[in-house]
Amino acid sequence: MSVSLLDVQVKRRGKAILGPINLDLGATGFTIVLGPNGAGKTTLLKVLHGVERVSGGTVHWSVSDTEARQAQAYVFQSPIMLRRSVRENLAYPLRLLKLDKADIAMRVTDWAQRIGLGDALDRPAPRLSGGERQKLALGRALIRNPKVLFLDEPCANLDGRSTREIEALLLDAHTAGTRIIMTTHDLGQARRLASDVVFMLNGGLHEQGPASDFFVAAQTAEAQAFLNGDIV
Ligand SMILES: Nc1ncnc2c1ncn2[C@@H]1O[C@H](COP(=O)(O)OP(=O)(O)OP(=O)(O)O)[C@@H](O)[C@H]1O
Repeated sequence: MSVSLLDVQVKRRGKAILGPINLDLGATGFTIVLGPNGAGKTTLLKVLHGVERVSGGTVHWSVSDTEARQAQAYVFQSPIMLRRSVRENLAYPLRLLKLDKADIAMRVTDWAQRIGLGDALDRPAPRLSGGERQKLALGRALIRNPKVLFLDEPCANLDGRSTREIEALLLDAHTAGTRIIMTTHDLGQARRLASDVVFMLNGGLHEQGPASDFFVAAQTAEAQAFLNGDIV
C-alpha cells in the first residue's frame, strides 16, 4: 500500500505550516521522519493518516481511501487509554471489527504476552507506568495487524529498557510485513530502525533517501548540520 502526496499544503490561520510538499512512500519499509522542532513532522503524519485537513493538493493511496484508512493504525506520543483494564484496551479495536469472542480472547492473551503485560491483563490502564502504557498503545495498534503503522515519538520520555522493548516490537512488526512511518528526535534510534529517512525543515520536505545514504553522506548542508547536532 503505497502513497503519494502531490502539492499538499496545510495552512492554519492563513499561515502555511506544511508544504507545498511532494512525497512518494513505497509499500514497504521503515521510514523515519526527522527534523527540528516545528518542522512539520507531526502534521505530515496526520495528513498521511487522513486526520489533518489539507488546504491544497492531494493524498493518493494505492488503494481506496476507505481501505487505506482501515489498514492503518496511529500511535500518539501520549496515547489516550480507556480507563479500563489492559484486557479491555486490547479487546476494544477487535470489538470494532466485530470478531467473535473466542478469537478476541485468544488474540488479547497473545498480544498481552508479546508486550510483556501477560500478568497484567486485569490491571487498570491508568495505573500502568509510562513504558507499560506505551507498550499497551502499541499492542492495541498492532493487534489489528495494520498494513501501515504511524508513530509520533513513541519513546519520548521513556527509559532505556522500555525503549529497547518498543524498538524490538517495532522491528518484529516490520519483519512481519507492517509498513512503518515514525517520527523521532532520537538520532540513535533513527539509525537503529530506519530503512529510509524523510528530513523535514520549515514545513517542507528537505531531503529523502535510504538511511544508509542519509546517515553516511547527507546531501544538504542543513541535514548535515542536523546530524551534527547543530541548530538548523
Ligand atoms: N493547529 C495548529 N494551529 C496553528 N499552528 C499549528 C497547528 N498545529 C501545528 N502548528 C504549527 O505548525 C508547525 C509544525 O508543527 P508540527 O507539530 O507538525 O511540527 P513537528 O516537526 O512535529 O514539531 P515537534 O518536533 O516539536 O513535535 C509548528 O510551527 C506548529 O507550531
